Amino acid sequence: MTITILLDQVSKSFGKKSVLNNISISVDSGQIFGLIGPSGSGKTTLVKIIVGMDLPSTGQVQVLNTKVPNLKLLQKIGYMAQADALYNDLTGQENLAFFASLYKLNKDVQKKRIAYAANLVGLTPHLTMKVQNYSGGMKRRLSLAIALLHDPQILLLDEPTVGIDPELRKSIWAEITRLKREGKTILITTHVMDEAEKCDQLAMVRDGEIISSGSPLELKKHYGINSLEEVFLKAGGEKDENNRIS
Ligand SMILES: Nc1ncnc2c1ncn2[C@@H]1O[C@H](COP(=O)(O)OP(=O)(O)OP(=O)(O)O)[C@@H](O)[C@H]1O
Repeated sequence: MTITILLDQVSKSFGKKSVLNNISISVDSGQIFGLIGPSGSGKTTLVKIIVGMDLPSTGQVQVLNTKVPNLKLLQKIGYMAQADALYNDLTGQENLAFFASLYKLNKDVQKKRIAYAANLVGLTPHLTMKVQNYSGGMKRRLSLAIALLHDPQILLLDEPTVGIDPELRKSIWAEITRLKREGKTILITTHVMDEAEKCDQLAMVRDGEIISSGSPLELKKHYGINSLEEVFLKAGGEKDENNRIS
């Protein structure tokens, strides 16, 4: 198993505010790795640092054995941000075509990939509509389709299923699992525990720190609890206790 994403003692502060504290993570290739944690715990900042959009204050990040940031790496990464970066004046189809052209896909491949990605997220019947008329969930789906367009080796998905109905959520997860079987590496942030269950490895983040990590089964065994939600609460409680003692 090779390591696809490696974070070594990454910390990040915005001014005096410390947002990430000494995070070390390694994500093996072909894994679904979940970052779970409450709102504001630092997940998005961590993902942006892995993409290279934000720089760590201290520490190192490597993706595919290459130091981040690196422009060439972006061809191998599909990044779905939490805030949709779409052109509202363009239709869904035009948005997809624009992003496909950035990846320099040839016309035939472009056509196939756009059809695949739009179908996957259930947007095929809505591609001629301007994005300004899309619902929030449709915009999320279009963002996911864009992240998948260039068939990237690595997917970084920041809360990909927020605002998406249960049926489509299920098919998106089926596709994420299929992509994993193809050997893709997928890092996903979520605060939905049943999605966390589907990950191979988890890192539980709270207040910019990893409070526990392991497979869902390992975590549940370690804490002697059957639900990940309770594991999270217990791990957080132990962290508070540790903090009090030290
Ligand atoms: N550019 C910035 N300048 C100052 N503070 C920032 C900046 N970006 C993020 N933060 C702060 O860092 C903290 C972590 O934010 P982040 O978005 O990474 O959390 P999150 O776990 O992804 O939350 P959510 O699930 O709500 O997206 C928050 O307190 C946020 O206000």
